This record gives sequence, C-alpha cells and structure tokens, in this order.
Amino acid sequence: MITVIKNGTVVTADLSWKADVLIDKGRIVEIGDSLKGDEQLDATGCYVMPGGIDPHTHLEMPFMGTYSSDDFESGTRAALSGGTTMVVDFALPSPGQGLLDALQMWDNKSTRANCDYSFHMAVTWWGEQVFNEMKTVIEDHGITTFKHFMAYKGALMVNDDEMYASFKRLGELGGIAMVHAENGDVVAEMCAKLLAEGNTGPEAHAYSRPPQVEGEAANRAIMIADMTGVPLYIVHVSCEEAHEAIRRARAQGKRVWGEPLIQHLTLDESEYFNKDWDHAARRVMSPPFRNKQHQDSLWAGLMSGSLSVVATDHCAFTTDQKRFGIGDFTKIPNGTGGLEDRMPMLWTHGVETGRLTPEEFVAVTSTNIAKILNCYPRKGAIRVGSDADIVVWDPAKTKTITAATQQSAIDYNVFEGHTVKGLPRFTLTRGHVAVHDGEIRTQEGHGQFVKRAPGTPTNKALSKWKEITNPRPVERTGIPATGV
Ligand SMILES: NC(=O)NCCC(=O)O
Ligand SMILES: [Zn+2]
Ligand SMILES: [Zn+2]
Repeated sequence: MITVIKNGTVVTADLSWKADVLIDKGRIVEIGDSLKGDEQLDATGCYVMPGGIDPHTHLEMPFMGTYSSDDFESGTRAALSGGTTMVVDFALPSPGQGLLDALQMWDNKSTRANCDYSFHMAVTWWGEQVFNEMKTVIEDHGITTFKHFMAYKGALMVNDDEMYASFKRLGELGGIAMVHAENGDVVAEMCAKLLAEGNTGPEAHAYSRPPQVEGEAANRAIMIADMTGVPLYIVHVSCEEAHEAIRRARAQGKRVWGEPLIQHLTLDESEYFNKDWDHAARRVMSPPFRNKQHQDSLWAGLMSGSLSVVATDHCAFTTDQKRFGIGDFTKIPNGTGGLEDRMPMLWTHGVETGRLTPEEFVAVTSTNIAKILNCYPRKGAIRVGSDADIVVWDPAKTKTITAATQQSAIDYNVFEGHTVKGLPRFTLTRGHVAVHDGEIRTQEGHGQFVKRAPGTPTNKALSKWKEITNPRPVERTGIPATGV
C-alpha cells in the first residue's frame, strides 16, 4: 500500500517547504506536488518532520535494586504517542559481566519494541574481556557508543584509569565515548555527611549533587577524551558548569557534544522542596533539577549550538518503587520519565516562545543525533530513500499532560498539569501509522534494531588531527656519546 501525506509543510533541519510525501514499503519514495497514494493522510496546517530520536532511555533496566517500569513495549508506545520514532537504550553489564552477555539480555527484551531502536553499551568495569569484546560489539553488532558512569560509586562507576583505557580503545576502534559526568567520590562523601546530619528526605539528593560535581567531571572527561583522541558525548547536561566546559572545549576545536534533557530545561529544583514526599521523590534523578540560571544556560546552548541534542533519560519508576527510599534518600531509585512529552514540551517551551525555529527543533530532536550516531540519512531526514519515520505535527493542537491518559506504565507524570501546544496528528514508524489523530495503533514487535557503523567522519578527522599533533620523538644528529 502506498501512503501519501498531503498538503503539509515539510520541515527539515535546514529547510522548510510545502510538499506532499509519498511512502512505499516503509521508505520515502517521492517528495513533490500533487502526489497520489492508496492511503491519504491530511497534513493541512501541519509540519511534516523527521520523527524524533531519543538517544537516552533506560527501558526495563535493572537499577538500584529494582527494574525501571517501562519496558520496550510501553516505552516505545509512549515514544510514538509523542512523535518519537526511534529510541537508543543502554545495554548495561553488571560489574564483571561481559558486554556480549549483557547485549544478549537487551536483545531479548527489545523484541517487543513498537518503533526502531538502537543500543549504546555501558562500560561498568574494565579488564581484558571488556577490551576484547569492545571490538566485537562495535564491528559485528553495530554498537559504537559506550557510556561511562563517573558516578554511582560502588555500583556502576569507573575510575579515571579505567576511563582512560576504555577511551583509548574506543578511539582506536572508531567509537564514541559517552559519560555520565558527576564526581562519584565527592557525591558519596556528601551523601554520607547529609545522612549523618539527619538530611534523609528527597531534597538531600539535590544537596548531594551540586553543579560543581558535574562541572568537575565534565572537565575531567573532556581532558581524558582529548588525551586519548576519542569524540565525547556528555549525557544529561544539567548546569552551566558542565555546559561551560563543553562550550569551551568546542570553541577549542575538541570533538565534544552535550545533551540536555527536557526535564532539566523545563522543571526546576523547587520540585524537591515540595511538602509531599512522593512528589519530591518522583523527581529524583541524577543530575538533579537546577535553578533558573542553569535552565537559561541550557536554552542558550541549544540556541547557539553549543548543546546539540535534547533527550529524556527516560527511566521510569512507580511511586511504590520510589518509596524504597523513605528514611534514606540514597535508596530512592534515580530516574524520571519523559518519552511521551519531550517533543510537545520542547515545542511549547522552545518554538512557541521563539527560542528555537522549527528547523532547529528538528535538528535537536532528530537530525543532529542521527548524524552523531551515524544513522543519517536513514533516520533523522525527510529525503527520498530515508525510512518513513515521520511525525505530522499539528502546531495548533493542545493538551494538558496527565498520568491518567499517558502511555507510560507508571502512576504519575513529572509534567502533570503542564499544558502543551504542538502535538502529533500522525506518527509513522517505517511507514506504519502508529498514531492516527489521537488513536494509538502501535504494533508490538514492529521495531527493528538499527545497526551503526564505526568510523564516522568526525572519528576520521579527529584521528588524522591526533596523528599529526601527537607527541613524537625529535630526530637528532650528533647525540653526545654516553660517558663510560
Ligand atoms: N539519570 C538517572 O537518574 N537515572 C538513569 C541512569 C542514569 O542515566 O544515570
Ligand atoms: Zn546517567
Ligand atoms: Zn541515563
């Protein structure tokens, strides 16, 4: 069956124009005027954009003694409902577990996905097995991005020597290093002190992770990446200190990208001071929400290009799971949801306020990350030959976000009560209409794994530059003979 999207305005990262889009066998086959198909989707008054790509999710992830509650079925259903057509989840080996073993677990879980997906790999320990398996993961499995946790001491955290070794290996294999930038040693000290002083509530989570711990770690990771010659992607950038490090690095020509989350852009630290314990605990995540100055910094980063991608870090825990931490904030599972709300919230607070153009919206929700992850223009593009992962975006449509009508499996929503303007009229995943004017028509198992090749143009450029500028011996003549 041939589908045509009629009468809309195509919006890409660099251009907008009026055109119809023709889809056959899951791909875009023609873009032009007066096109005809068997099925017609009316896009009058709408923008026809590349579906969103959320490069940071944790679906059914074992973490802090439990599992995040959205799995690949509910998580990708929520994604499609909000206009996101691809997610990238983190395969997370437990310390000592092999990378390939962990990958098998993620392969098993992801068969239920409603939309396409890819994986990042996490490096949670270091040894010969990890060194060897990295090559297989990259070259045979098409997973080229590896996250390092600089926090969660005693669990997922890696030390500087491990990070250095891993970054070096990744640089050689044409991969990309990612970091969760927080100084885990300092956080652990602060948590112990806060608890000893009687600070047990969720607000203490924010006290234990001030912007300095993030700024320090971001700087450290940037310098280690520079010394090892690997491109670096810093996840969930929440504050000016980390943003400043990224801005400076980019201005110096270092290959660094920063990813703020929709939560940090739109919610602030006052959430943790709410008198309702559940309200505050439901918003506990790392790094925590910050104040208005930090939010302004993140928005400025998106507007100026020093920050590249907006994600969610979707890691949803129910209220009951959050209550594991009553009496001890360090036991509250860290994580918040956002998959369904990222695109509408960013449109409302970004495009509707004039901070972002529609083209910039497409860049930071889809195209930039598709390029970074080396799956462009298969993903992140409205082009002939691209996958028909498309959102038909109605800028006039509004709703008030509420857990009562969300797709996510949890019992609350951190954006509860927020009104958004700008929502999908249709969401297509490889040509299948998964959202049809408010009706969810997802197909469990429709999603396919997206394999990605190493050695992006950025990797190649950086390697060449490092080859030229790396330390090398000075060629000398007439070296004095050593005295005997
Ligand atoms: N961010 C968070 O609090 N939970 C998910 C795991 C992580 O990304 O650190
Ligand atoms: Zn993280
Ligand atoms: Zn995360």
